[in-house]
Amino acid sequence: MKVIKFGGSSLATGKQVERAIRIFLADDNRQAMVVSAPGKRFSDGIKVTDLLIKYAKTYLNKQDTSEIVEQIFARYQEIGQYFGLTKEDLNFVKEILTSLPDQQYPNDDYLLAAFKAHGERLNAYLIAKILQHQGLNAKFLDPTEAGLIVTGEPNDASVSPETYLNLDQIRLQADEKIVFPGFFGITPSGHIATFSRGGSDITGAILARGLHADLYENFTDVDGIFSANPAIIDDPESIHQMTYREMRELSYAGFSVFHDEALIPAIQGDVPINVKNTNDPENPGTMILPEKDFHAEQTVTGVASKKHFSALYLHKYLLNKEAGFTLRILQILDKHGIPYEHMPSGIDDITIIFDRKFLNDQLIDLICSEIQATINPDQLEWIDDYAIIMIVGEEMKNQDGINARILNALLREHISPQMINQGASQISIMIGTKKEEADTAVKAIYNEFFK
Ligand SMILES: Nc1ncnc2c1ncn2[C@@H]1O[C@H](COP(=O)(O)OP(=O)(O)O)[C@@H](O)[C@H]1O
Ligand SMILES: N[C@@H](CC(=O)OP(=O)(O)O)C(=O)O
Repeated sequence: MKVIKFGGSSLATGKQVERAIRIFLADDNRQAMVVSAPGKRFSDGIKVTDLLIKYAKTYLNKQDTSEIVEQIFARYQEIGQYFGLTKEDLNFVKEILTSLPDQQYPNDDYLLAAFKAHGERLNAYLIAKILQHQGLNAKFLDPTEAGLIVTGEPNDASVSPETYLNLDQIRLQADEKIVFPGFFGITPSGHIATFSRGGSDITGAILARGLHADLYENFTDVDGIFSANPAIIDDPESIHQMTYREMRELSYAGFSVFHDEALIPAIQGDVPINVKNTNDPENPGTMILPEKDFHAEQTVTGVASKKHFSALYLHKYLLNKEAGFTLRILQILDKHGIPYEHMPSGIDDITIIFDRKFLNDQLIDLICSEIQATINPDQLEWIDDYAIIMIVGEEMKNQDGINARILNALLREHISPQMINQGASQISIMIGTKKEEADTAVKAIYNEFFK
């Protein structure tokens, strides 16, 4: 069987939902459909998830929520009416939306998670209803009923291993279809918690692993995965096939088309992933495969960039001789619950790179003063605007001169990287630049390898 996931961009209107349903029904093996909340209808439109966040905040600020509820309801009404559902058929959407504030939540973070999750929950419910209306043996399956258990932060949860034991109990009849909401699971105490933004990709991968799917099809609004972000490079080359490892590095570093955490269940379940276009389902898209099934076509598979980093640069002579230096820094970070992303080092210096989302100005001041007091470095510099460029390709380890080509391409644009780090697997090279240089750096490197 196949698990098929449609992103919000593929479910934004009734017409698009019709396309998605046509694709779902075109192959009998497609038995489980994972859906996102309706996404943007036009480039400067708004996703239902963002409307739900606004709803939660309006409620928490004790302001009138009737207008925002109407706005959210209108999105589902448009889809339902396109398929001929009546006002009565759609009443449940309004009822569930208006009752959200009346539920019990352990705190405001859980409230926000539950409001957000309803973008997916209502959409799955509605799409199951539409399929039933068309006479199909389709049912809405909820994460509670399926046992999709999550732990961790209510708005940045992780799947719990028992989920796979629970999903193993699911038996589908040959003609049965399930519609499953993406983006959230249930905590052991029964509350809703969501994955991080874009997390419906993760649900699709969990289901693909848990239901032992032969293929996880991920439908979006582009012809698969390109070698660079189309917002930076005009008409970038498509990637026909790539490995899990390559995709994990590229999605971590900015290829937002597929969530980096969604690779893990697929890898664990050995399920190949096919990223395809809802608006052009005949296009083969991109296959993401285990290393063993893969032959590299290009030296470099992709060039990604992400700008939301900051870095702490520390310089101290004879650092390499000082035992416990790194341990003391990590203890300070741990005390404040701050994860770090990378820590490249030299003989007398070390750079610690952070994802900006885990920090605020107060925390930055606090960790800088504690590190200054504990470590007493000769130089401590906080670099607030830090970008990471990731150049990824399985074939890179077999080719000489890759680093020189990258550095020369940057030199031609007068960019001198702040950091260069080659991963132990030798399939990726990470470059640190200033935020404002990142797009130029991506263009220079892309042109070097693809033009
Ligand atoms: N390397 C890339 N290849 C393809 N798309 C990319 C890439 N990097 C960024 N994107 C963007 O990702 C978008 C699709 O992701 P997203 O909006 O999350 O889709 P969905 O709503 O289907 O989940 C594309 O429209 C494209 O603009
Ligand atoms: N709706 C959620 C989850 C998601 O995956 O959405 P999308 O498929 O539109 O990226 C979000 O906006 O974050």
